[in-house]
Amino acid sequence: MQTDDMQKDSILSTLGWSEHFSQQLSEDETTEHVGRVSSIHAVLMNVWGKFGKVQMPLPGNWLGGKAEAKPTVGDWLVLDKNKQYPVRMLERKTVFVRRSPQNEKTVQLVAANLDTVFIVSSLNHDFSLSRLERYLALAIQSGAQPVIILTKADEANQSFVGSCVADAKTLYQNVPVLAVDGREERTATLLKDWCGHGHSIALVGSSGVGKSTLINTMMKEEVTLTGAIRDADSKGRHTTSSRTLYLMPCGGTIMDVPGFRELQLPPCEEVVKEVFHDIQELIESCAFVDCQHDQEPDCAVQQAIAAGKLTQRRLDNYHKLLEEQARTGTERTYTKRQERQMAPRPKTGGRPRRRSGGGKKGGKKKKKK
Ligand SMILES: Nc1nc2c(ncn2[C@@H]2O[C@H](COP(=O)(O)OP(=O)(O)OP(=O)(O)O)[C@@H](O)[C@H]2O)c(=O)[nH]1
Ligand SMILES: [Zn+2]
Repeated sequence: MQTDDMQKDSILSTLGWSEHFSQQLSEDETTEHVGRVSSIHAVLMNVWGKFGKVQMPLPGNWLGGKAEAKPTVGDWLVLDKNKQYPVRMLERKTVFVRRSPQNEKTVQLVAANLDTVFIVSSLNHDFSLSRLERYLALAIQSGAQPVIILTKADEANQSFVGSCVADAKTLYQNVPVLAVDGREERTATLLKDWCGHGHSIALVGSSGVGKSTLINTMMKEEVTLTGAIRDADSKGRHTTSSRTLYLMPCGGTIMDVPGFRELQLPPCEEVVKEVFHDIQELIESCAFVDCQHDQEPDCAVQQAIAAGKLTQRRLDNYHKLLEEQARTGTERTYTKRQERQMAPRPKTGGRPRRRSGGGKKGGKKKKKK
């Protein structure tokens, strides 16, 4: 193979091209005509492939219809022979979605084909365990691996940093949690495990938490604007206004996502239950099948709170997120992988339980068998 061809092939793998996509090509489609959407501005897309970057409009007949059917940043497209328009979109590996702020019944696609989602929060007033739980549900629903990055560790008191890291680690299985100064060069080294060749990362988090700063650090140059924040409330000013995919020097891609003002989950009840797997396990041991975990006798959830093993905050957020799910109807699936994740999990064993007798609170306890 000529050096030129090898370089062209390597750009595709750096962009994240893999077997998952190549097996979707038909015999007359070649990798000369595939590209990844690197940014979208209104109806204009930038598409990146062996040919470099080309700009093309989103075809009119792709504009209507469901949000899921339209390309978003990170999607792979097959282009026509002259690379002037997209012919079709390849099936996604993963996709990060949120509920559309304009219409509760629809979703908004944020980024596609991510391997890792960096959930960024700063170690100041922005730090909120409940918000992190919400982001974790979004990341897990996407099919990508979540990593929590706590920025501005340099400005915070060390014991606050330590307790925030410890608390964040308890939120979901073995979720990695790192406290960093996003402006420091060594932060790129700390994060290198998630930035290998062909890996795709997106950063999500409130405005002003330091997402663009982290991107510049990973890129080893200023590729995106960062904004000073208002000291009084630690809130950002929404410096980043569009989603853009960058090629990192270490050989993967990184995507900046504007800070969200509203962050509603898409339909994903099973994922919410997975994030709160500890509560789900406790529920299996409540005396009553329809326990509301409020004032019922023998409620394993309340017993765990009394014993300091679960916080009331986490239980309240669990109820809040499930109520949001109930309001917005049935679950939908966005990729094959997500479909598999949605498959009902086998129930853990447990003793047979009884109904509380219909009462919401303090249901009448029936005699144990
Ligand atoms: N001390 C300190 N300042 C930081 C750190 N990370 C970011 N900043 C500062 O925080 C401000 C906001 O950072 P940005 O990177 O623009 O935040 P953002 O999350 O990209 O904000 P949006 O683009 O609005 O979503 C800038 O002034 C950064 O210099 C950090 O780890 N330590
Ligand atoms: Zn209970």
